[in-house]
Order: sequence, then C-alpha cells, then structure tokens
Amino acid sequence: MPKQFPLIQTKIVDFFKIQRRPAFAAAEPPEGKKRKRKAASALVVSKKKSRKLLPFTPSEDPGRRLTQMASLATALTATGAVFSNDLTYVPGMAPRSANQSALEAGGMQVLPREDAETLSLCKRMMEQGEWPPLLVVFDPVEGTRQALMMIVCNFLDRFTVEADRHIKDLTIITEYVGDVDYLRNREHDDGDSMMTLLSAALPSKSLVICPDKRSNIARFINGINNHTPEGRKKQNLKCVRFAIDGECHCLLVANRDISKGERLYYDYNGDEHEYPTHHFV
Ligand SMILES: C[S@@+](CC[C@H](N)C(=O)[O-])C[C@H]1O[C@@H](n2cnc3c(N)ncnc32)[C@H](O)[C@@H]1O
Repeated sequence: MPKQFPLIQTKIVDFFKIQRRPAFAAAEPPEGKKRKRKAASALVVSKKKSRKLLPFTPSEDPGRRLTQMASLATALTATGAVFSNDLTYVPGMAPRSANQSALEAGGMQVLPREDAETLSLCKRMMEQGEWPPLLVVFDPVEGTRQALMMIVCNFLDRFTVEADRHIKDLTIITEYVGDVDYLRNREHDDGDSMMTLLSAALPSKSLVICPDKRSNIARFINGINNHTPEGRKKQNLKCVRFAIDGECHCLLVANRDISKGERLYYDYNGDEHEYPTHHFV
C-alpha cells in the first residue's frame, strides 16, 4: 500500500504549484478528516472527425477535487516522479527544436485551432485547481493478478485511473507528458510507460515521451488487452497524436461516454504494435 499523500490543501497546492484562487481556498476539508513503447495514432479515421473536443468538467465539490489531486500526488510520490503537465526538454536528451511534426512519416494531423484552445483551457483550469474528475486508485487485487500474470513483475504497477464523475464522449482527459528523448537513446530502456511522440521518416529523428521522472496522470492509465474481445470492449479512451504550432503532442480523449466509477483504458498499440498486452486483465 503506498503512503497516502496528506489531504491538506496547502500541501496539495504546493505539490501541483496551483495558483490559489478564493473558490479553491474554500475547499479545505475539516481538520482531522483530513522495452515496451506505446503508440498513439497519428491519423484519425473516424466518423467523429469533424466534431469538437470538449474540455473536462471538474467535480463541483472542492473537497472532492482535493481528494482527486491527493490520489495523483500519492501515485507520483510512490513512483518517485514529480508533477509536470507539459512535455519537458532536459539537457542531454532531445532539444525542443527536435520536436517537429513536419518530420512525421506520412504527416501528422493538425489539431484544429478551436480544439487547441480547448486544450489550453484544460491546462489553465488545472493551474487553478479545477481538476479533471479522475481518481488514481491503488488496486492490490488487480495488482496481485497483474503480478502473477507477468513474468517480470514491477511492485509499483498497481495504480489505475477511474472516472470520478460522468465524462462525455470526446472530452479531453489529459495530454501524455514527460521528458522528450530520441528513441535511439531509449532502445534498451525497460520502462513500461514510454510513448511514441514522433515517428520520423528518418529513424534517428524519432522521439519518445518518457514519464518516469516528470509526469501527470496519463502514465497511470491502464491499457486494454489487444488479444481478447473483452479487452476491446473496455476501451473508453483514444490516444492520438496531433501537431500544435508545428510540434507533436499526444492526447488522451474519451471515445465514448464514461460512467462514474469506470476505469479508464486505451490501446497501448496504435500505429505500431510493440507493446505486449497478452497478460493484461
Ligand atoms: C503505463 S503503466 C500503467 C500504470 C500502471 N498500472 C502503474 O501502476 O504504474 C503500464 C503498466 O501497467 C500494467 N498494466 C497496464 N494495463 C494493464 C492491464 N489491463 N492489466 C494488467 N496490467 C496492466 C502493466 O504492467 C504495464 O506494463
């Protein structure tokens, strides 16, 4: 069981560097109660393609939002990562100038201006503590099943994410973030959360997102088992890459209505099929 992050507003505000607002300040609960690589699709072929993305709708109860934030802080702390809600460029890895959507083999779809504004709105809301209605849950039962089914078991692979209120189809859940690095530097990386960012025509220019040191909720979302019909039925998110201002980004978006309490799942294998999911429950 991971050590629970304290449900104390000041600590949570500091952890996520929230710009405090009066409405959020009122949220204080009473004292005392207190070598795998994922791939998104670069091109969406869907009947929904002309429809607009929606911003997430935070839970109305500020105390509930605090609980949701504490659940993410618990998971990040347990995995030794710090919170970041944007792609990060660290010296020694790929520079920001390497992230050019024009290099994508076959081209990358551009996020329409209105949808890019919706994504910015989601990020601004988070900076003010208007959090997506998501809970990171620690599941010892699923964790044990995971552990038994995996040949190599990672003790920490026990977090999953669930909806904490109804979420509508096409809602932006989160951007997939972390340190951006060249794929060639990570060929032998045994992290299980690496995501393709740029699949370049010239392989030496391909980029991956590595969320092990800096990340947000995206890296705790589980994947479907690609080999069973039950697995496919669980999928409620789509992972898609888009160009925004000439740079690649990877978004997780609801691909159907999601009920409160439902766990979130997406397909770890988009354009590529490099992530083994035979053992996924
Ligand atoms: C990106 S992490 C997802 C979050 C992870 N459960 C954790 O606790 O950090 C990917 C890893 O989670 C586990 N995982 C993801 N989806 C799963 C599923 N449907 N069933 C079992 N394990 C899963 C696998 O160990 C996988 O390598």
